[in-house]
Amino acid sequence: MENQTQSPVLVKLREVVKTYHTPAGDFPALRGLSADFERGHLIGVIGKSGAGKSTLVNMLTGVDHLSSGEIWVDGVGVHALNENELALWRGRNVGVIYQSFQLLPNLTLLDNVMMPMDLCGLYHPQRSPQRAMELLDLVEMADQAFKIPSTISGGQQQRAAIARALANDPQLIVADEPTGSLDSATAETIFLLFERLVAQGKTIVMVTHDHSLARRMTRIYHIADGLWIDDEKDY
Ligand SMILES: Nc1ncnc2c1ncn2[C@@H]1O[C@H](COP(=O)(O)OP(=O)(O)OP(=O)(O)O)[C@@H](O)[C@H]1O
Repeated sequence: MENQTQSPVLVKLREVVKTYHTPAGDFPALRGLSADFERGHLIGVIGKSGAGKSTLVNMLTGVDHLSSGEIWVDGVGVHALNENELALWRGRNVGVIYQSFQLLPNLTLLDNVMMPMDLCGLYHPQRSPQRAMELLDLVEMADQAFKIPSTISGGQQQRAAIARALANDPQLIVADEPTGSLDSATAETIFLLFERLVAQGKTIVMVTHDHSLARRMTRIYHIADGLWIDDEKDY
């Protein structure tokens, strides 16, 4: 049934706790994070190394389980899904962009972009290649569609990875240091692309240690030692 009263909040974090159990003892990486991430925003999570950013990404994308608390994405209680449900939910509802691009090396860019469609059982022999080409066009990579990743630049690989993240038209896009391995000019083009996607209504959560990006986020959270902190002066 059509959702006629869509909440402006896409992601709700409620007292999210993640404790890693190690031989040296328990380590609390996230210590009770609550937040409402609204639709159509570029949400920055900024913190230095070890603050808990990647741990939060793994919770948001359902790659790892919370120790306690709740994560709701578009009304789905992600914290309560089992492994199979999580895999299905993630494939259809979350696009993830990594610092290291993580394109499959032996596949063309077009095949890389179609991979999430295939994994989720959404592949269609006519529609999927057409859709993948449209997405590559969106990130200005259509003319490179039949190349393999090792023959193009890092910035171009990240563009293709962004197209792949959009493959199943996910509600939520999560980017983990997406510009971290790019030179500053290339990083700027990737960030401009994010701004364009958000202007088109996408919701992107971007984690980064790069303070200079903070003023360009439409919502900003600072994290330190697994907790939100008020602002940069405490960081
Ligand atoms: N699998 C794990 N087992 C034990 N401790 C972990 C594990 N993963 C992360 N940690 C610890 O949790 C804390 C948060 O790590 P996390 O990777 O989330 O930080 P981060 O902000 O992403 O850092 P970086 O910017 O360096 O990637 C760190 O102290 C880290 O050592």
